[in-house]
Amino acid sequence: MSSRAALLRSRPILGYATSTWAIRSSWRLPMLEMDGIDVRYGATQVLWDVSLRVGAGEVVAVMGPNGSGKSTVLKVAMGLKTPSAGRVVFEGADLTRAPATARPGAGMSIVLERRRLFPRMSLRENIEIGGFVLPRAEARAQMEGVLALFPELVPHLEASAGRLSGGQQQMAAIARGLMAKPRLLLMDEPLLGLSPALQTRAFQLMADINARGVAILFNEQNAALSFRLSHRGYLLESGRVVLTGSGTDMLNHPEIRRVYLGEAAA
Ligand SMILES: Nc1ncnc2c1ncn2[C@@H]1O[C@H](COP(=O)(O)OP(=O)(O)OP(=O)(O)O)[C@@H](O)[C@H]1O
Repeated sequence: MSSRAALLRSRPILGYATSTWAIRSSWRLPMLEMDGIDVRYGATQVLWDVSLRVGAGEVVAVMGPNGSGKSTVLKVAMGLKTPSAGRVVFEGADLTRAPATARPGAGMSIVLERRRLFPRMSLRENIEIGGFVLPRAEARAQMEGVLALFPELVPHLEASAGRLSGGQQQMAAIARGLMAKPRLLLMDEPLLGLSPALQTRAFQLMADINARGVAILFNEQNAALSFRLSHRGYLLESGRVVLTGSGTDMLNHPEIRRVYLGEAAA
């Protein structure tokens, strides 16, 4: 039996039970709902009937192997890709066809893969841009609050963003995303290319951000990283959700352990 067939047979894991990390309650009201999402690039369909939920204050991981469609799911949530079928609803508003630029005003911020800072602008200016939806005084106060989360960036605020290390750029991209006071942070591969030490720092940051009440939807290829960090997770294979459950349930699922964590079958 293929791994996918085995997973399908064993689903659902069920549950919104607690995971190992930063849990405050066991069930949250739906905040972001993606229902029945199909996506095509030209003639090629890459997502089939993907449904996913993020509750208020939850951290939710989309995990899967290369090419399984993780980034495409995030792009649909971000408004960077319009699905050919299905709906994206955020706090009751249908955003399926709303562009990415409408997300910050609605309460969602986007942190893109590979940072995407403006290299010639200073780090401070790059972060400030994220607060464009706020009145000036509020943006100033928010900048102070955001920088308190990123003490390692403070000495470099006047440096050109292009001169920062990859890890600093990633932190800056997250800081910029927080400037709009999001209730939901959408993060495309936030751990990609970070050293183990920086991954640990990014984990801690995501926990700190979530502890301030911000929900997070992110994607990641590594099962251990994905599910240790999340209240709930989704496993994608070949453009379909094949498994979902709490972070703990996902980590403990025998197929995840065998296929994605490399453990020998008992
Ligand atoms: N712009 C595009 N045009 C055509 N096909 C695309 C495009 N972007 C992604 N694809 C295809 O869609 C499928 C899903 O890609 P996606 O990047 O969403 O997967 P992923 O799970 O995030 O992969 P990775 O971990 O390698 O980033 C892949 O087959 C990919 O080749």
